[in-house]
Amino acid sequence: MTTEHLISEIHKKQSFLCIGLDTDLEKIPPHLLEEEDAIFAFNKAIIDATHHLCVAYKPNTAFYEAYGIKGWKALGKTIAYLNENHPEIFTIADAKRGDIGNTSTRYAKAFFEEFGFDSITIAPYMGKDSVEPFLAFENKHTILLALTSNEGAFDFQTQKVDGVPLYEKVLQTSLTYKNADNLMYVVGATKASYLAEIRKIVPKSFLLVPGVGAQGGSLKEVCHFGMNQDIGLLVNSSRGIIYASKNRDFASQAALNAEALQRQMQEELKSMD
Ligand SMILES: O=C(O)c1cc(=O)[nH]c(=O)n1[C@@H]1O[C@H](COP(=O)(O)O)[C@@H](O)[C@H]1O
Repeated sequence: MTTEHLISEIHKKQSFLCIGLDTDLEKIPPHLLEEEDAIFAFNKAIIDATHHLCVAYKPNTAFYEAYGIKGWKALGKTIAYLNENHPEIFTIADAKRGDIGNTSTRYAKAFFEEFGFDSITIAPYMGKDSVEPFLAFENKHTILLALTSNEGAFDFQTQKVDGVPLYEKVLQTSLTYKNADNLMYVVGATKASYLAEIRKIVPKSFLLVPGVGAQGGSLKEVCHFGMNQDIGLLVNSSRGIIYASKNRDFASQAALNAEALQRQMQEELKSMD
């Protein structure tokens, strides 16, 4: 999917919501466990109830890998269902990969070609030759971890190298990579105050912002510091939406939580006009 298409969907839906499909069999409604593929049954119900409220879905692959082949199959069915029924929705494989060049190429083929995702999250630690293989794919997006939402972000990411915080180095250096136009960045909602500085380095890039909802980040602050002329934000919530209820009404309750965020986003978009 092109960035222009994503921007037009944001305006059309008045939403820059990304719903995280972090599906955990211990948290889904118990009646679904009778289904042959409970993970897919849950995802399908959530997608059917929420697709009009969001512009992106982000399955975190850990939640699928945790169930081995059964989990990979459910992930495959989920992305196929999205691509077939909602091709206008941006899909993110939250896999946090990155390795030496030829290995990265295999990861890129797996998630972009075999599964058909629009984007993948990548850890930048191994540098240029570990990231560029992902950037080589046309109309596919590589979402580099810049400043993450967790406490551990302060271990390395905010530490200074030559007087510059490492996450700023990641942003600056990545702009020199081949096909850097295909880059987006992860910035945690819990680090919203850093967004003003981040925007000085990457004014035009899309930012994937997880950490509202269960991790306590503020949507208002994220918008205040992080929005650009193209909106430039995909704000993710996973547990805060998909686990709204453990009862048979789980999908409609998830939609209510998604709608509450979408309404706040609509207000933010209005205030930009
Ligand atoms: O790359 C991510 O999506 C990510 C980066 C980050 O800094 N923090 C973060 O929480 N995430 C992911 O975003 C999702 C957040 O889930 P909730 O806290 O349940 O909304 C999980 O899938 C995390 O793995």
